This record gives sequence, C-alpha cells and structure tokens, in this order.
Amino acid sequence: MTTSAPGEQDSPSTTGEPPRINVGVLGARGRMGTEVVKAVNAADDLELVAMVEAGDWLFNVADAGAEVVVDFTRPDVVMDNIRFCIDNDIHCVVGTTGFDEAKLATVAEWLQPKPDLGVIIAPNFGIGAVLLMRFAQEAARFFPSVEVVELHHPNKVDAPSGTAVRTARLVAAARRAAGLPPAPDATTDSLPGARGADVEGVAVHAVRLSGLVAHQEVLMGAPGETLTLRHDSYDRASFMPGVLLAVREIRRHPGLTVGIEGLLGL
Ligand SMILES: NC(=O)C1=CN([C@@H]2O[C@H](COP(=O)(O)OP(=O)(O)OC[C@H]3O[C@@H](n4cnc5c(N)ncnc54)[C@H](OP(=O)(O)O)[C@@H]3O)[C@@H](O)[C@H]2O)C=CC1
Ligand SMILES: O=C(O)C1=N[C@H](C(=O)O)C[C@H](O)C1
Repeated sequence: MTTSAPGEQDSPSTTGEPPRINVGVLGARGRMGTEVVKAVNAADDLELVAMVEAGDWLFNVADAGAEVVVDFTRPDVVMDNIRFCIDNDIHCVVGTTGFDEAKLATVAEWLQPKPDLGVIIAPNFGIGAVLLMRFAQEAARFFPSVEVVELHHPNKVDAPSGTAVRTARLVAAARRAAGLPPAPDATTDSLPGARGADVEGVAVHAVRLSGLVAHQEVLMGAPGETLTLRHDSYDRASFMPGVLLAVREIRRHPGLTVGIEGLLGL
C-alpha cells in the first residue's frame, strides 16, 4: 500500500501510461477484503492507497486520495460508508449485501446532486453467478414451479444470501411479465420454516455448511421435467474479475448501477 496526497491521482503520467486508479478497500481484513487487496496489488493499473477496518478512521480513504472505494463490510454499516464516499466525491463499488428497494432509492437520492459520481452495488461479482441469474430469468416463464436454494460457509452474516434474494426477485418479475400465476406449490408447511422464505412468491432456502464457500441452485419444474441451474464459487478469487471490472468502469457509469450485468454487456 502506498499513500498519496489528495488530488495526486490527477497528475499526468510521466511514462505515457494512463494514470493508475487510486483504490481504497473497506473491510480490508475480512474474507473478501483480503482477496480484493491482493487483486488490486496485482493489477498494474490500480494503486492501493488505503485499507480500512472496523474502528479505523474512515477519513483515511479520503486523505489518501482514493478515487474508488471497494466495500465488503457488513449490511449494518454499508449505508454509512456509501454516504461518506458520496459526500467526499469518491466512487463506490459495493459488494456488501442487505439492500432492499428502499435502501437503493436512498443511495440514488444521495447521488442526485453529484451527477459525475458512481455507485455500483452488486450482490454477486462472480461472472458465473451473474450468468445463472440471467439464465434463470430466461427460463422462468416456461416453468410453473421454481425454488431457489443457496448454500454458503457457516460464517456468513446474512440469510438468505443477497444473490438468492435478487435471483428470486428477477425470476418473480419474469413470471409476472409472462402472466404466470403464483407457483402452485409455494405454501403449506407443517413445521414453520420448512418451505423456506417467501421472496415475491418464490421459495428461497438457505443452507450453512462447513466446507462450502458460495453456491446456488435454481430449480424449475413442469409436468414430467425439471431444469436445475447451479453455480459454485469454490474460491473467493472467483469474485475478483467482476470487482476489478467495476473498479475500472465505474467512472464511466455515473449514478446508481445495480448488478454488473450491464458492465458485462448482458
Ligand atoms: N458481492 C459479492 O460478490 C460478494 C459479497 N459478499 C458480501 O460481502 C460482505 C462481507 O463478506 P465477508 O468478507 O465474508 O465478511 P467478513 O466478516 O469476513 O468481512 C467483513 C469485514 O468488514 C469489517 N468491518 C465491519 N465494519 C466495518 C466498518 N464500519 N468499516 C470498515 N470495515 C468494517 C469487519 O471487521 P470486524 O470483523 O472486526 O467486524 C470484517 O473484517 C457480506 O455482506 C457478504 O455477503 C461476499 C462475497 C461475495
Ligand atoms: O457472504 C458470502 O460469502 C457471499 N455473499 C454474497 C451474497 O450474499 O449473495 C455473494 C456470494 O453468495 C458470497
């Protein structure tokens, strides 16, 4: 990590190379933050200027001249971090989960007076996971039954996962757009919780198990057939191409962007 003065990132390169992007990482010693720090350090076009952990002085990222902050912290602190970044004219790439429509609307409102500033919030930066969501949306209108099962490491802070909730919402929207009735099998449980959580009419089940990292299945059923879509992240390195893409692209995507589908040309 190096520290540079505010504004230093704008100084012209003496080598003819485009200037590096100054990056700050929030939650830098967490499971994801550690991986982001490694990935930024390994990228020739990025400069790690600040690493912030719980209890650290958040102004460190501004003092160090960060142009883009990457946040992998906790659902209960991420809104304060985004607010700080917007107030300090720092673009923000957010992987932390826990966003509902109301929180997204709040971030969009905070961004209004700053038309050049970007916030990208993605529940999953894994390319395969993004594709799974897209495939599930495509398939949704052909199957009367659908359920989502997410499986994660036992230390995950939230359940169900942000990815599962977004997948269920996208599938539910595709079903509504196609005029499908509610899934015929989304209701009765003789033991509370047995049928999972109801996300807009889609049942979502969360498994926590040692040995797992991050996995998701979308199961669809019609008379006489099923379709199972599955994605597995075996290593947190799987999220890094998506995170670095967002860091590199965010200055070209002002405003609020939810998901990285658009950055991938999907
Ligand atoms: N979008 C995606 O692709 C992915 C998203 N995630 C999400 O990212 C989030 C983090 O996951 P994970 O890395 O496993 O969690 P960890 O608990 O391993 O890491 C979170 C880190 O953030 C730190 N932290 C807490 N509060 C603050 C704060 N105010 N400022 C700075 N740092 C803080 C924690 O410190 P301390 O432990 O001391 O509290 C911890 O080191 C979760 O919401 C998870 O769902 C995870 C994987 C992929
Ligand atoms: O906490 C995790 O590990 C993960 N969180 C994200 C989520 O909640 O969707 C992304 C991925 O599933 C890993």
